[in-house]
Amino acid sequence: MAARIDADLFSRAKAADAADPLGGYRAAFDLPVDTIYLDGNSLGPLTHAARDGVSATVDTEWGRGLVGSWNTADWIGLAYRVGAMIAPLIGAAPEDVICCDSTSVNLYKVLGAALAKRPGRHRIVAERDNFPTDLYIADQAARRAGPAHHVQWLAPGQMIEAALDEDVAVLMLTHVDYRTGAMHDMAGLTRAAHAAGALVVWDLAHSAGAIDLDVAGCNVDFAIGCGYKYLNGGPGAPAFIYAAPVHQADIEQPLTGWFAHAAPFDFSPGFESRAGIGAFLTGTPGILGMRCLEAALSIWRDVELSDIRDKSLALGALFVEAVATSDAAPMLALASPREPSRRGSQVSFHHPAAHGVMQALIADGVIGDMRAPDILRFGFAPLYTRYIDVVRAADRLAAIVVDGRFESAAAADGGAVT
Ligand SMILES: Cc1ncc(COP(=O)(O)O)c(C=O)c1O
Ligand SMILES: Nc1c(O)cccc1C(=O)C[C@H](N)C(=O)O
Repeated sequence: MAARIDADLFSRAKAADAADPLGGYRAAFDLPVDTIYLDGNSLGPLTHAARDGVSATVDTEWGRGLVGSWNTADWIGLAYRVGAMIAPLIGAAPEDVICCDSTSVNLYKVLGAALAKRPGRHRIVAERDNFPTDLYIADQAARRAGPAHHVQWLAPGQMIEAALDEDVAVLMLTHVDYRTGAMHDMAGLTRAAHAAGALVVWDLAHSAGAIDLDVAGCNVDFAIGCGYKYLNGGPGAPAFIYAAPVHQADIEQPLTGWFAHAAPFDFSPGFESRAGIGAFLTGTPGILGMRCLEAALSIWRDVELSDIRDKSLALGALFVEAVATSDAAPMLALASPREPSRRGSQVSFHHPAAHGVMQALIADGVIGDMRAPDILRFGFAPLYTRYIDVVRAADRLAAIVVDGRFESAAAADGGAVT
């Protein structure tokens, strides 16, 4: 296979790795050797801390402590504790974030709470191109809020601000687009929603752990996000909810289970909500998942979010440059914004045989993913992705595309879903 990437890019990558302030964090991960993992935006990899944390929970807390571990290991307080660990990663105070349930379920809860705070307004404004779970959940939230409630779906490129008027209750947006990595202006759009009297709900699935977020500084009303992507909490890890302090006094959310009760162990037939962010809880948390995420989050203790963003921007820019200066450039159209500051932590390219190309790339040791119909998606998680990984990935991608090795790979693939 001919070299398709300029040798200078390899030298620059090695120098950048040697100077990387986050370089030491890679050792916290148990990554398979000979694999370049660029799919942490779908599922973050295993950390040594998570493996150890889960095994201690299983052996000691569950195995020996049995039911007493709800108290002795404070399982009962995990939702708050893990929420407090996520808080600094999104620019929130510890008491304003709770960890629970899935992103989809949490979205339903915060949309319900937000709609309840804007009586007399009937519209959720949202983007048609968003990740499908957000579309389905918003539709349900609107349908169940009342006969006049509905979602206004914006087409790609349609001006969001122009849709905001006195009937809008909630502007619901995903901060970083799952296909293209395009990032919204959180501060500006939150301001625009507030100027129209609406509340804003942000989905941070592709942002938390990858961007230097500041939900409090942006005056965000509600946010939700994923534990299993850049936070590396493991498959199906619990998700999180942020609510601004101003909204926590009287939360009316639609899935009030007993964990949201002010005194759950009174087993009272009448519901009385917990005060504060705990009002968003529903039922018994999955403790193994909570512990796994908690342990994975422990590695973030001393991480500077500005280092995360700086490296994320640099990794993305290097990948774009490597592909753009390769022989494959005419065959790979950038699907992400060209301006790095308008991207999250992923870079995507269009290719008409994206599925086959990605299968060939995976066979070559580079794991990214594809999104229909034609998007090749590469996520850059600054804690473990090296600059050299990015250049090697671009090199192998270019070789596959130029050599046309993807057709046979497409034919051989059985149709993976991820
Ligand atoms: C924007 C967005 N929201 C939500 C989700 C996932 O929600 P859940 O974890 O509930 O499946 C994803 C990805 O799976 C996503 O990309
Ligand atoms: N959440 C996923 C899952 O349960 C299985 C496979 C993939 C996923 C994903 O992460 C999808 C994802 N949110 C995306 O950005 O495409």
